[in-house]
Amino acid sequence: MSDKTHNVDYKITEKAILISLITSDDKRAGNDAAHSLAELAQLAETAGVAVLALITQNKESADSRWFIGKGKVQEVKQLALDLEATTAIFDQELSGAQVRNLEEELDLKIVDRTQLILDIFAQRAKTREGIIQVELAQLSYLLPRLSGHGRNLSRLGGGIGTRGPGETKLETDRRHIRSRISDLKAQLREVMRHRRLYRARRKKAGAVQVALVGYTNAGKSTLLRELTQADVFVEDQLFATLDPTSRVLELPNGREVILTDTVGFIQNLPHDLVAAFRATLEEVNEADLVLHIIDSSSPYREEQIAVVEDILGELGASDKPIVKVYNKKDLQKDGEGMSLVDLPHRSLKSLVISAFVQEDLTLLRETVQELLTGGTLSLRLPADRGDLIALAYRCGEVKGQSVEEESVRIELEISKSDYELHGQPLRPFIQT
Ligand SMILES: Nc1nc2c(ncn2[C@@H]2O[C@H](COP(=O)(O)OP(=O)(O)OP(=O)(O)O)[C@@H](O)[C@H]2O)c(=O)[nH]1
Ligand SMILES: [Mg+2]
Repeated sequence: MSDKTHNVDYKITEKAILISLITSDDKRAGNDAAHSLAELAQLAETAGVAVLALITQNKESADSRWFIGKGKVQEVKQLALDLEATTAIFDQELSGAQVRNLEEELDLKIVDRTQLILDIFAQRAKTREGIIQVELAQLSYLLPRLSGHGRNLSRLGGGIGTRGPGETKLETDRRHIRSRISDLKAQLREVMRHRRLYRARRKKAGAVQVALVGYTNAGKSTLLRELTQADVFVEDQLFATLDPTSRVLELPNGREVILTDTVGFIQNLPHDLVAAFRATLEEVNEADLVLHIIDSSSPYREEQIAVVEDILGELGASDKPIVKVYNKKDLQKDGEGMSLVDLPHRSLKSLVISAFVQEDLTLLRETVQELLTGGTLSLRLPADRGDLIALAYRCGEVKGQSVEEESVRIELEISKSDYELHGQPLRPFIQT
């Protein structure tokens, strides 16, 4: 799982114990703590940390001083000594005071899930926009916790949780950080303005945009590469992609659309982070069509779908035309209760594929084409329904119109077949 090309300067120097607290609230909400913790282990490995042990504690609620129970703290302390751990990584967000207390007591570096994700993002960010967004998210995360990290940052010079804003920057006072934040925000606005202008030009030139979204490791970049021969980074690890990458995709009818790969989603993605990456995810909001890529072989498939749908909702993109693409069908194992037989093999709304099967890629191209190019429709609308006729005029290019007895026949060329207009589906109005 190591990433030879991108982490060349990164040696495994940190050895961590991973800790998750399961509260009654979590249980009531049906949160799958085991899955989340397994994912935390994957995140840690992605960040170059050796995972020594996974620990969970069931507790009514979080301890305000220690987060976990005092007894558990002692247990972790002993285990850390036995295993020679350097770091404790918590699956939930900690307060500044909890970090400080745990650090004192355990003599370990304390990192939480958010920090770990931020750290991976910092490792991966390549574009100016990505770098600004990560630093912004890191500073917003650190600001309320500054006091808790004093020792941590002055004592330990690198590794997870300390990348990005350097020591000196963090040791300056809050006012300094606040001014840095507003500085970064201004820079980001400028970069976003440029991006918007660029996208607007693309749009004006008639470019149709398709966005690949999905849970991290679902195969988005693989699909971009297989569909467009793009030279993109694909890795069996979380958050391989951070910055949006766009390539031209040719459809079977020769038409070209722009296909954009985006940052992967993950459960418990901190809200601040979603906000910080809004700039990157604007691509999704501007897309004419969203391909939701799903790792159909994951035992957590349904949970992952729900996470992605939630975030799409937060981004205000859930009413876009979305195709669910169940990828990695070649990894489907029989008898695991996650079979895809209940799914239609192919419909305009879902598709079962493998990124490595040529026919499946053709199927995907055809589906995109069908959804984006509706062709010509012949509509017959009641003559007294001026509202519907006006609606039809807004749905496409009118090629011809003739008045019949009590109806009007309109030849309409529509570019997008499955669209809704003002929340009303187009199809029911259409009688051919
Ligand atoms: N067996 C199999 N593996 C696949 C398929 N599609 C992608 N993969 C593998 O899944 C892993 C993740 O693929 P990526 O394309 O990097 O995933 P991603 O969605 O871009 O992930 P992030 O950038 O981390 O969000 C890689 O090891 C791919 O080779 C597939 O259809 N079948
Ligand atoms: Mg990717």
